[in-house]
Amino acid sequence: MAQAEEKREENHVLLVAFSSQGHINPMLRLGKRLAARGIHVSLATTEIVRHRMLKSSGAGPADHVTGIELLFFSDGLSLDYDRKTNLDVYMDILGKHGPSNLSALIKEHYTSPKKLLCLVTNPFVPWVSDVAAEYNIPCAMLWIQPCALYAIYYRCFNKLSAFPTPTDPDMVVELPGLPSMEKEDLPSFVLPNNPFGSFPKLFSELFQGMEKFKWVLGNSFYELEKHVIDSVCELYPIRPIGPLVPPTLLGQDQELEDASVDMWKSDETCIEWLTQQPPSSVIYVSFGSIVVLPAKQMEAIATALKNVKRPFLWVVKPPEFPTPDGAGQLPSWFLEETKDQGQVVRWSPQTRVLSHPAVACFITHCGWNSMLETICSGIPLIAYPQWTDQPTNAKLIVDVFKIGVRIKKEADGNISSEVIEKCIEEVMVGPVAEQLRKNAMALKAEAQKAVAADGSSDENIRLFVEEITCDSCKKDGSPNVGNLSHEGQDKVSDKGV
Ligand SMILES: O=c1ccn([C@@H]2O[C@H](COP(=O)(O)OP(=O)(O)O)[C@@H](O)[C@H]2O)c(=O)[nH]1
Ligand SMILES: O=C(/C=C/c1ccccc1)O[C@@H]1O[C@H](CO)[C@@H](O)[C@H](O)[C@H]1O
Repeated sequence: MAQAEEKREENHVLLVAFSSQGHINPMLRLGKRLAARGIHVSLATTEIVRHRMLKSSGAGPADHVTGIELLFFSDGLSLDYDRKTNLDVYMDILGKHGPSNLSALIKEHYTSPKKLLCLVTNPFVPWVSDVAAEYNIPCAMLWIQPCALYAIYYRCFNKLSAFPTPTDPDMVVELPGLPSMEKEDLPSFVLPNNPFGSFPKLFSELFQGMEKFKWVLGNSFYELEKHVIDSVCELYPIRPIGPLVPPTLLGQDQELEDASVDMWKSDETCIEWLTQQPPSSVIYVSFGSIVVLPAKQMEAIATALKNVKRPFLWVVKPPEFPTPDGAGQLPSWFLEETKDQGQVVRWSPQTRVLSHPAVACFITHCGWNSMLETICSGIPLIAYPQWTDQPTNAKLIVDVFKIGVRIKKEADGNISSEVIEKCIEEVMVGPVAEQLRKNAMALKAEAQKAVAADGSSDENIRLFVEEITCDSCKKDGSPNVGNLSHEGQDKVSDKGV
C-alpha cells in the first residue's frame, strides 16, 4: 500500500458535511481539534462547494485546509442549479444520490474503509449513517445548531410533547430546560405553515432513528445551555464540544491557524475603515449567506441606520439568483445619503469585524455560527430572525443568554424603521445596554474557559477521542454508548456554573 494511503487509513476519521459554509466550517474546526489529538482527518462534501471555493479564490483547486484533506462527491444536480429556491427538490435529490456517491468516494479513497475510526456527519445529511453501517464503521453526528434545537426536534419528531397544529397554530410550547415558547420563538420547520416539506421528513427519520449515531456532539458549550443539555440526558445525550469558532476569538494562541473555507471573497477594506471609527461605535449588520430580505425590509433597515446617525457596516450580499422585486437590494437613495456615515460590503471578514474594538453591536439573522462568533466577541445583538433555527436562537439571545434585544414584527409581518431605531438605542446607551454588555462579556469568558485545557468542551473532545480509538468500544457494533455519554456528561455537569 502506498504511504499516503497507509497514513490516511491509520487513526482516521472522515467528516461529511452539507454544502453550506455554516455547516462545513464547524466540521473543519472539529477536525482540527481531533487532529490536535493525533487523529488524521478528511472532510467530504459536495462538488458545489469546490465550485464556490474556486470562484471565491480564483486559485487552483483546494485539496487541503490546514492539514485536513478535502474530498468531493456529486449531489446529483448540475452546478448552476438554483438549490435554494428549489429546496425540497434539492434535499430529495441529495438524499437519493448522496449515499451511493459518498459510498463510491469511500471505496475510491480508502483501501480498507472499515479501518476508519468513524464517520462524523451533520443533521442535513443524516443518510451518512447508512453509508457508515454499510462499511461497519461507527457514526457520530455533529449537531451544528444550539442544543436547544436538538431538544426541541427530538421531542417534536418523537411526539413526546405537544406542538402547534393546523387546528391550534398558536399554542404555547412548554419543554424541560427551556422557557415557554410562542409560535414566533419556535423553529420554522415545526410549524404547521412551514412551506418546506423536506425538513420535517428529514428530521422525523433522523430523530426516530438516533440509535444509528453512537455519539452526538454539539457546537455549543455546557455552561451556555446546561439546563437543556441536562434535559436530554435521559433521551439521547448530546455532548457539547464548542464553540467551534476561529482560535483568535477564543483567546487561544494567535499563531494557531483556523480551519475554514470561504465560499465568498471578503472585502478587507472594511477593517481599515473600522480602525478609523471610535471605540464601540459601529453597528454591524449582516443576515448571513442565505437570507435575502424583501425590498420593504431592506428599506426599513436603511431608514433606521440613516436616522440613528451612527457609523455602520452593512453586509449586502448580492442574491445568487436576483429577482425583479428588488429583494436583497439597497434602496436607490441609500449609498449617496449615507456615504460619510457607513460602509456597505458584499461579504465581510466577519470574525475579524466582530472582534474589532470599534464594533458596538450586531444586527443579525441569528444563524448559529454568527451567534457563537458574537458570544465569543462579547458584544450585544439585535435579533432579526427569519427561518429554521433562527427564531429560537433569538429567543435564547433575549430570554436565556440575556445578551440582546429582538426586532418585533408588525402584525402584517413587516418591520418599521422606528422599532429598529429603538432597538439600536437600547443596546447602545443606557442601563439596558450596560447590562447586556456585562452579560455578553461574562459569556465570552465562559466560552473561553470551556475550550481551554480541561474545560468542559475540551474534556468532551478528549472523551470522544478516547472512545473512538478504544478497540473494545470501536467495533462492538452496538448502538449509542449511552452510559458513557451520560457518565461524560455527569463529569462535565460537576463543572457547570
Ligand atoms: O459577511 C459575512 C457574513 C457571514 N460570514 C460568515 O458566514 C457564517 C454564517 O453562518 P450562520 O450560521 O451565521 O448563518 P448562515 O449564513 O448559515 O445562514 C458565519 O461563520 C460568518 O462569520 C462571513 O464570513 N462574512
Ligand atoms: O447553512 C445553512 C444552509 C441552508 C440551506 C441552504 C441551501 C439549501 C438548503 C439549506 O443554514 C444555516 O445553518 C446554520 C447552522 O445550522 C443555522 O444556524 C442558520 O440559521 C442557517 O441559515
